[in-house]
Amino acid sequence: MSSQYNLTSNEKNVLIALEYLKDASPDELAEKAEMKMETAMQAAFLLEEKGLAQVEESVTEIFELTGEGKKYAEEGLPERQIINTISEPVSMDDLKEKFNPAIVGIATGWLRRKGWAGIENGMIVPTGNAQTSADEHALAAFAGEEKTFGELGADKNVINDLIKRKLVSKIENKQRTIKLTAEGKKLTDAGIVVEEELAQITSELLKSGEWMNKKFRPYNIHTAPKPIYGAKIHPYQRLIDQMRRIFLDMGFTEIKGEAIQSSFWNFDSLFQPQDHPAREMQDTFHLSSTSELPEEYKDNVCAMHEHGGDTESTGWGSKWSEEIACKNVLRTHTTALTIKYLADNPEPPIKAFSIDRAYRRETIDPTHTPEFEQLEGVVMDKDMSFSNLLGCLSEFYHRMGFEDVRFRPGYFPYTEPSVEPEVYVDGLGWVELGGAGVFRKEVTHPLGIKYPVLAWGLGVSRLAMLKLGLKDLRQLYHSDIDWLRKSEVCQL
Ligand SMILES: N[C@@H](Cc1ccccc1)C(=O)O
Repeated sequence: MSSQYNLTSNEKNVLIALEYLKDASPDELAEKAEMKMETAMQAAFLLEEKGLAQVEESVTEIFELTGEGKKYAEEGLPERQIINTISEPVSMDDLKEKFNPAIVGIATGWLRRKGWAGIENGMIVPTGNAQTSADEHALAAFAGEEKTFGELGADKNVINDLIKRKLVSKIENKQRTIKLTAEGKKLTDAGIVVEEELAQITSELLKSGEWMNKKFRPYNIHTAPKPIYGAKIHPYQRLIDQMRRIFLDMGFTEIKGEAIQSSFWNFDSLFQPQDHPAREMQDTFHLSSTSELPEEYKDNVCAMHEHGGDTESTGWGSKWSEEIACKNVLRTHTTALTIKYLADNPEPPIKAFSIDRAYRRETIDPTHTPEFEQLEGVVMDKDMSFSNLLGCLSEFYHRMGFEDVRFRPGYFPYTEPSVEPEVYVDGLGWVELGGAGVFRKEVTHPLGIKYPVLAWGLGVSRLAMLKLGLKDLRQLYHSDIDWLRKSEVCQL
């Protein structure tokens, strides 16, 4: 059997009030226990947890007239107003002159439905039978007050029709009733003793020695403490740092660059034809500003696009426009950074990477956001080959914790061969994570790059989704405090 030893004085006072009231509403309880309602209810819920009281919730539906409903309750429903004034067939046009046309519109349907009038050749013909209808009785039953369904004494359909006509609205009233449980009753039957309880000791109590005669509230070791959340790095940032660390460990140099790039560096230097669909308005954020084209490369790039320059390539075979190339865009991939870096640093060996944001006009959904991060990298050296590329990427994914990596053939205008790396994830299968390849001659030659270049651009947020077990990419950018608090710092 429960004892009262563990109860606070508020709980005891609520028990005493309940013993007297039996069933109580929160208001009644507060009044009887002489407490604020919030305090009384807080105590009631604590008693409920201890099995001594029960808080029941019930919902009652109450109906009331809307503004329009009140008006019609006084003046009569539109169909009543009209039928009362006609005893002979009238035309709709005549009616609309006498009454507000909106009312005539509403009324005609109901006149027919209620059998008060028929419509023949655009004329309203009264049937001579227009007894008070059920909805009129119901409107009158309100007498301007709130009523329960029972008090209205009407059929459900009648009330529902009035609700559909927006003349009546339904309010759901939640009520709580508090009562003792059998266990609570036993305790009150045995008699509750309320005595002053101290929750804290003070220096006065200690000095006077009075603490010895006082009763202290027992310390409840079963209450869960408030969780404490330590400061930590955002999970996405943590993963980005981990990826950066891996490439630094593999001897790469990190590069940075502008978010705004000329089309020249974003597209043309990468041998993307000027009529390539990715360059269209719907895929790229175009800016109104322009950049100067680099004198040392622009003619070579132009020649390569138009006819393959002094190589065996045929180029794209169409006119290349400087005007298009100098237009600025928000970089659609970070490949714009690595290609410029290579042009500026053509001496091998080069191992460079960048983790940065790219921008595309995507419709936002669980797997697309218009801003996202890419992990871009290049390796340039004398004898670099396609298998070095696959090895390098496999190594990166292994270090990220993915055991199985595979490469599917892919296509990019700037690489040949091209691949799409995939990792295997339990429950999801093979997941594609970006693109990679060996830069084509058409890309390297005009920029004076003489050695093979391995290149890749990997989806960082996609990888983060896998690592963090997210279904929605947007979670990474939301800063949802609950998720941030619960996300684990160490992952197994
Ligand atoms: N730029 C490509 C990825 C890529 C980079 C380098 C080489 C090949 C492919 C993308 O954004 O999808």
